[in-house]
Amino acid sequence: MLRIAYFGPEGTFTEQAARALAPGEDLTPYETIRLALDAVRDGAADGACIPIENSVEGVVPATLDGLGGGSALVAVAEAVLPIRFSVLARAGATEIRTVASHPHALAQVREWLEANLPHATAVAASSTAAAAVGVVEGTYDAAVSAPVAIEHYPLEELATGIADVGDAQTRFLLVRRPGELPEPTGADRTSIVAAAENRTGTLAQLLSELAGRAINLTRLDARPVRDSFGEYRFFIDFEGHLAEPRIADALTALRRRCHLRFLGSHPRADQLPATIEPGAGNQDFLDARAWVDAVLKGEDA
Ligand SMILES: O=C(O)C(=O)Cc1ccccc1
Repeated sequence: MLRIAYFGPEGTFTEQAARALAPGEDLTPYETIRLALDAVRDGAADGACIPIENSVEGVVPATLDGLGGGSALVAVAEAVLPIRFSVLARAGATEIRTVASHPHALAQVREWLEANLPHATAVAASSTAAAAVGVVEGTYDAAVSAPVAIEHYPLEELATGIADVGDAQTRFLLVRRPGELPEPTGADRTSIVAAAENRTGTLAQLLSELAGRAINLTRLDARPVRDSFGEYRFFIDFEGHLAEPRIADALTALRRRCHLRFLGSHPRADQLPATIEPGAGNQDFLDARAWVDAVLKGEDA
């Protein structure tokens, strides 16, 4: 059985994603994203499940920073979950003065809180389930939690099924130490971190290597390198798999221009096939290379 660390405690959305991504495996909660990732790095776990981005609130910065630094980890699978929340309180609570949750959760129910708990102060907790623990312990009056949290903590539902944006979704990754990549499926996602020099046009040059090969980006985020003000690392996701000639060709070109960290190639949860433009398919790259080889051999190409 694999040991899978996940961003806990019990009852987080990430636990549900971990159950979907690693069914039947041995799941262990960690209080922060960094601790879950480090459990994989130091060998205490074989893999970790963490949230990466939300359709309403964007990326989870702790995940980007956790994957951008430390020893390399690669994503091998992803899951996308629909996100709706429950507001949990102690039985018989009458006055709600503080409502706690993960910042991404608070951002997704801001309008609901303004309309329904206008006098409550929103407080950031490390996760939605940590907020529920805080309510049990009397630190907060209410928690914005995953609906499943009610099965783990002795609390009552003040409301359920709430979300300011109806079809909000969060994408989660299963990461592990670098090893054999999952097989390409034709509907894959590759993730890299590019650290380029702060010179005019560097980012445009990096992106043009992808655009020039008709590789469709699925996400682009910049995060500060942290120890040098004004310098950034670029987290780039795009369609395709490193085992494909067109993607390997692009990464070879990028590697000449900047420092790269590979964060994995894995099947997309939505199974959307990669966009392939005329002349930019894998066979086109293979044929072009074969033509060069033939010319080198002096053949009539
Ligand atoms: O705190 C949690 O339950 C998480 O798994 C992170 C999160 C927070 C808000 C929406 C989706 C995931």
